[in-house]
Amino acid sequence: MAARARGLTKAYGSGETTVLALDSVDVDIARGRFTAVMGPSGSGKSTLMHCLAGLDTVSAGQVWLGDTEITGLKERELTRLRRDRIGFMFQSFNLIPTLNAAENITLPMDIAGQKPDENWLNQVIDTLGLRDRLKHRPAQLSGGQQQRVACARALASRPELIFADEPTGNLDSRAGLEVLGFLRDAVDNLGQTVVMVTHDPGAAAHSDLVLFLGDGRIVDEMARPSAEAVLERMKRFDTIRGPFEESTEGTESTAPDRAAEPHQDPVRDIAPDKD
Ligand SMILES: Nc1ncnc2c1ncn2[C@@H]1O[C@H](COP(=O)(O)OP(=O)(O)OP(=O)(O)O)[C@@H](O)[C@H]1O
Repeated sequence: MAARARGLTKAYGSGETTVLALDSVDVDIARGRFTAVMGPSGSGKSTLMHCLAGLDTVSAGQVWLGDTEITGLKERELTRLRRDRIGFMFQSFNLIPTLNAAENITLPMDIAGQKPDENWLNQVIDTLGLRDRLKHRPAQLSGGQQQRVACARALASRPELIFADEPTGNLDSRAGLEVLGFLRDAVDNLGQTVVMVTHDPGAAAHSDLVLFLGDGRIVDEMARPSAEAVLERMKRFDTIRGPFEESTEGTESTAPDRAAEPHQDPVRDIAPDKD
């Protein structure tokens, strides 16, 4: 396992305003696989990712990265562990505007005083098709190219685990499809492990396994997902939620649930070709 959690519980706030974002979650993230995390807005997806990545403390339970238990580590140790063993990709690419693509890709390693493995770095750059863009600054790159640079940056140190939070959220469907293809390649051809939070059934269909979160618990999972099957599963959250909506605290009704909104094109056009 690349990561796992047992009894992972995360509460925000205290007293009457406590929100139980994760409720005793047990999860195993298989090494060398592409796992997607889905669920309605507020179901705990980002919290799960943050707790697994050591970006947030837990209220109860245990989390391991490989064989290392990260719950209980001090902030300094966590910082080092994140830097050395985890790659991150976010919806906003977080590239430094004054640095070119090559400099952005190796920035985390430069800060850490680490030397990139040149063979690996070249492989990543070629896999992502960035060879002729390395001298360009972010403003001279398209959104999709910027996200590819962010992807290369996450891969550069050959991390044990890559966490991607809505990596296609800001991209048009073609660029989104490209990024999903590259994440898939990173798993299939480079042996990486990827965990991706997404609202998009079409994006989730690129994964090997979808974990469905509902109210802070893993309520279902789906291996070899298709966009249609994921969409159907997501619809069941609405059916279940409907009658109880009045009794919830309104957290779900304020935040738009993109997956549950009526879709013009439900699976979008970034669903992989299953033929
Ligand atoms: N810092 C915080 N303080 C208080 N409550 C929080 C905090 N972060 C998250 N929550 C609450 O915890 C619950 C889970 O939030 P989380 O962001 O993990 O959900 P999510 O599934 O990622 O949602 P979305 O799809 O809308 O991004 C929600 O009810 C949210 O309001």
